[in-house]
Amino acid sequence: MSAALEARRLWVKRGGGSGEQSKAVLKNVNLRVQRGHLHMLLGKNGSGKSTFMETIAGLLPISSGELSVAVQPCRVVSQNPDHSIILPTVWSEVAFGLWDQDLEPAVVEEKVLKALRQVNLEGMSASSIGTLSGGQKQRLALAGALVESPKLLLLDEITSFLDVENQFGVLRTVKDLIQGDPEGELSALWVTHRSEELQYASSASLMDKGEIVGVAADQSEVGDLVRQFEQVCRLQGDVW
Ligand SMILES: Nc1ncnc2c1ncn2[C@@H]1O[C@H](COP(=O)(O)OP(=O)(O)OP(=O)(O)O)[C@@H](O)[C@H]1O
Repeated sequence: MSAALEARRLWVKRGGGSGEQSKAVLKNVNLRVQRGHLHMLLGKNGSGKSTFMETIAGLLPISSGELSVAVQPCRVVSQNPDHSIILPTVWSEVAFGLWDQDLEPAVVEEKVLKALRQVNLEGMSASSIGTLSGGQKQRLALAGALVESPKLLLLDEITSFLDVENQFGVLRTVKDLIQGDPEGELSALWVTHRSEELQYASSASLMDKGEIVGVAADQSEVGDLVRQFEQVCRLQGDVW
């Protein structure tokens, strides 16, 4: 199966402002998201996950290596929906993603309703943003990406501000979307520091200090990867 996204021997540096030396944050990263997979990138805080996402989004230059995104469109959802939601109602926020596509109003309506249905917000289209819970706002941010019919979702710690019920609700929603995609082409890169989320992964990678130190090719290998992550945390004194 071909890759939706692939990094090969990727090096990325950060810093270097006001006379300081820039340092390599991503070191020889090899990572592959197969089409139709929910690939999870697991790593501690500071391991380089966000740097990898920012590089994919084109916000950071590549020092060496290759990065290819083979499917389009590709949409990002970030950890804090308050930073991405800009319009006053649920409907206008989702419809905003289509403003430049010159679509008939009936088509816009159909697409917005579909995106809201996909995240279980179809009954809230007229609601104002201020009335939504944190979980509903994160679902809305996801709908804002889905309305553009993406082939690749980049999901950067999107459960960080959610309680357990909403955390697993969003996980199930993303998993169902990928498994239910009729062409089997929707893929996602899900970045997390919460190892319990990996039970939903089709495949996964473990990042430590900017390097990929472990890979689970399928769900049967995820348990070993999580144990490796726990070992990394223990060795680095991060277990309270
Ligand atoms: N703007 C920056 N300039 C210099 N170094 C940076 C910058 N942003 C991050 N770093 C460094 O890069 C490394 C990786 O950080 P990054 O934010 O990518 O990790 P992360 O795994 O996403 O962590 P978190 O889960 O806390 O967001 C860290 O050592 C961090 O200090």
